[in-house]
Amino acid sequence: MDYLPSLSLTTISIALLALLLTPTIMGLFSKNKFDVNGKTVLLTGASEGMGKSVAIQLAKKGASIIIVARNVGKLESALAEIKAAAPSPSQRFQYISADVSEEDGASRVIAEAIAWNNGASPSIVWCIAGSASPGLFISTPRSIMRKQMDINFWSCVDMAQAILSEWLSPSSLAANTNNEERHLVFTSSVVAFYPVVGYAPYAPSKAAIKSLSDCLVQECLLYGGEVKVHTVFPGTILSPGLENENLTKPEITHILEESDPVQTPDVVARKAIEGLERGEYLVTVSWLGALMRGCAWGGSRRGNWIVDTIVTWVAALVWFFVGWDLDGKVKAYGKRNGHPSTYGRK
Ligand SMILES: NC(=O)C1=CN([C@@H]2O[C@H](COP(=O)(O)OP(=O)(O)OC[C@H]3O[C@@H](n4cnc5c(N)ncnc54)[C@H](OP(=O)(O)O)[C@@H]3O)[C@@H](O)[C@H]2O)C=CC1
Ligand SMILES: CCCCCCCCCCCCCCCC(=O)[C@@H](N)CO
Repeated sequence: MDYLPSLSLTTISIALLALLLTPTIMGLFSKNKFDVNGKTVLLTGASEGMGKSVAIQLAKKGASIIIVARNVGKLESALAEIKAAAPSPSQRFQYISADVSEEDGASRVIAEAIAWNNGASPSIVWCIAGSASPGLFISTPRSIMRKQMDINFWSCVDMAQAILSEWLSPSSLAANTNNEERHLVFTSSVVAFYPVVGYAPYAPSKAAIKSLSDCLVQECLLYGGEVKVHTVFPGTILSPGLENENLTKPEITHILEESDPVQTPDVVARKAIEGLERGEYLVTVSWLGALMRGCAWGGSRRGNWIVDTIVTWVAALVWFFVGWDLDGKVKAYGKRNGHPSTYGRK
């Protein structure tokens, strides 16, 4: 009778392992749900950092690419790199210089993109342009709070309206006789799942993207479901943007971020594309990102319901300790350094 408990433990372990491996096993047999070969893809924020890596990797997979950013010099050199990665001479490439934080930026970009693409809308739009201005809340000018919403949130709202009103118009739906899927992808951040001190100007703008994304996923069902909406949640990306935000980041934010695995733009792009190819809706690119997503699924559409639900239980337990540990670090920092007004940005 001795062997019974150990037998059932083995059985349970094997069953659990099989359950956890299901997505991997199914992934081997399922078809690519984000096929870009021969498609036209528009990417904002693609002259450097994660956006440029996404552009190069999608060009390698056979996509025609339009990149959007402000600085023309950077756009030109990025476009040369992207072109060089393309396997087929029939792929086409273009850049559009625009500030997507301005109210009319996105609609002008979409109009120019359609004109360049011989009257057809791009079939994939991925909003990657964004930036962070970290700082402690009460010393952050309100103008910065507003600018963070402009570049991170309103840029996504405007682009979503510009492209969805093309894709979802009665004439465009009627013309799409072979039910070609269109994809709108937003880029948020793991701080949308778990915001930390120093990101008060930034995290809300990224959390608002998740909320917009959830509404749009459901709203697109009204039109038959040919349009898919997704959001990607990177952690720390070793990019020009990170170098820039680190100039003003409070020291306590650096301390809390220490455990977040730093990833190169290429790795973030590859993992994000792999998630989209598997058909995921809320895409994370690291184990910590997946755990943080587990804290925050709420009512959002899940991928593998069983696995994602088990991860939410694990995350709830793990976060009991993480939250306690990080709050402790913040309290200790406050005690050690006194009132923030005495040390400024540090
Ligand atoms: N770096 C990080 O640690 C993390 C970043 N993210 C998010 O991932 C995305 C990519 O980040 P990252 O790789 O660091 O980006 P970078 O800051 O390195 O690059 C940003 C790109 O966006 C363009 N851009 C910036 N502002 C505008 C604007 N107003 N209009 C049009 N284009 C603009 C830039 O070109 P130009 O300046 O010429 O316009 C550049 O091509 C962003 O949305 C960011 O918020 C999420 C999690 C972590
Ligand atoms: C079991 C292990 C526990 C570890 C807990 C660590 C939690 C820290 C979370 C903070 C991560 C913030 C990344 C922000 C990225 C970003 O969006 C900015 N760089 C803006 O560009």
